[in-house]
Amino acid sequence: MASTTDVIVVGAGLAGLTAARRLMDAGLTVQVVEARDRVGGRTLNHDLGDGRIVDSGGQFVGPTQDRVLALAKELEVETFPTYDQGLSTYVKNGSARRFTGDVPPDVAALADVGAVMLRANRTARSIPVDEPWKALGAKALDSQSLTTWIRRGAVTDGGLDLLNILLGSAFGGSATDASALFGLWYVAGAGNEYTAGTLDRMIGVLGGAQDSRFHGGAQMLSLRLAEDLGDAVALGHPVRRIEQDDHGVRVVGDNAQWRAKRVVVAVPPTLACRISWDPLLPAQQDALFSRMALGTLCKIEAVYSEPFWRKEGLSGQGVFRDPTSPVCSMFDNSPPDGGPGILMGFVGGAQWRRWVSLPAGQRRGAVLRAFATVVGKRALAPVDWIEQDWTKEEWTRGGPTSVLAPGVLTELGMWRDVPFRRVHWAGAEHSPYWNGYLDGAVRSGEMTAAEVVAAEGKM
Ligand SMILES: Cc1cc2nc3c(=O)[nH]c(=O)nc-3n(C[C@H](O)[C@H](O)[C@H](O)COP(=O)(O)OP(=O)(O)OC[C@H]3O[C@@H](n4cnc5c(N)ncnc54)[C@H](O)[C@@H]3O)c2cc1C
Repeated sequence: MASTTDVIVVGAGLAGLTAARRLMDAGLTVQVVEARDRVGGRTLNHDLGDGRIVDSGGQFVGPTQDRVLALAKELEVETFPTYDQGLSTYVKNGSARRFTGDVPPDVAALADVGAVMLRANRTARSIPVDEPWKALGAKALDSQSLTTWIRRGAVTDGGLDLLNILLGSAFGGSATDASALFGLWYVAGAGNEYTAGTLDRMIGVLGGAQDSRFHGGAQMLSLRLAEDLGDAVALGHPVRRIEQDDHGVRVVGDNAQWRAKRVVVAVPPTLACRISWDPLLPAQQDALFSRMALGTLCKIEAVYSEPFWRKEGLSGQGVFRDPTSPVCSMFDNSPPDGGPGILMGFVGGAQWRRWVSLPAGQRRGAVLRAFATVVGKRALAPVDWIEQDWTKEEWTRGGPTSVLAPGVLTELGMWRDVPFRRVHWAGAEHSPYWNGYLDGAVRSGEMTAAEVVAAEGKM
């Protein structure tokens, strides 16, 4: 196959665009091919109509997420702190209780949560982030669900409920969906090369993964990357087929095709294995990718003329252990200048499954009633309403990331990043640190670009 380009990058999310930038930095020619008519993938700026935007996809960033922070600096995209002043609210069976910090004041469950955090942080330290299947006791940890592992610490229903609420937003699923090894490896990755990952950092706001947001929205990173890449980004071209031989690759869309020496596939693994491959993907890689389904997550934003809850000393943050609430957790997602006021709720995992089949009016009513429990009745009358269900996105199919069930990491995990001849893999699910996060996407884009540059003998 005669090639006109050195590398084709499939997918113009943060990982693909970062890879493309680094490949060009190294002097290679690049063509990015994207299915949607926009860049940014799982990041999405919703235009509020007055020059302001709100994030409908990935948005938070925090300490140890060095690669995405460095990229933001390079692209001159600044961050600002998540609104975290005043009291947060814990809603349990319809009644609201105010609290400060990250852990809700559920007296019966608190000791359990503390014990799980300690045990998780300690075990996570023994898991190699590059090769979790080589951890001491990996097989045993991977043969049980995270629920089973949590229960081993004599954790009560209350403790498990609280952890599942946190996982509803973090995984778009529950502890039953994940293997214990996967969950603990995820904790191990919530750090960097110098700082061990912890569950506290994963769930925390101030100093944690929810510490800050990006001015102009997280999609601004991809918009700036694409601006710099110019004509090298082709939008509206779903890649249907990838062929390769000893001389190069051919990437085929509906009415266009591209040839190159190599290809970086930077789409969620569950979509990578739906592409038609010639030759076929190695069976182990196909089996792994098809087991990397994303969680189920919907993000709701209710817009108000002002963030009225701030005057009442409320942070707008809430955690729900309440069977009537579809919302797992909520945040004040107002723009950095404070107006308009925006409350954002995550509907994920089991809550999503119960709520998604309701008619639109009932879905909205249930979320607004949950918001009202936290900030009062004014929450019932927003001026705007944005419901972004990521399971309905053909080129994502869920969110925020892939969650691996028991057995998958130890049987197939080692195939995740292995190049398939001239095909290299990138994406948030391919990162050792902050796997599934914006930082993981940037890290993987940079690591894969370096792998391709080395393979092309440019280093
Ligand atoms: C609701 C939600 C909230 C989140 N919150 C946070 C957060 O607060 N902080 C955080 O760090 N992370 C968060 N995340 C995760 C974060 O957004 C992702 O990890 C990151 O954006 C993934 O980037 P990526 O480039 O790896 O993949 P993607 O963004 O999924 O990009 C893949 C690209 O490939 C394209 N594509 C797919 N198939 C094809 C095909 N066949 N042909 C061509 N193109 C194709 C897609 O259209 C997409 O543009 C959240 C995610 C969601 C959904």
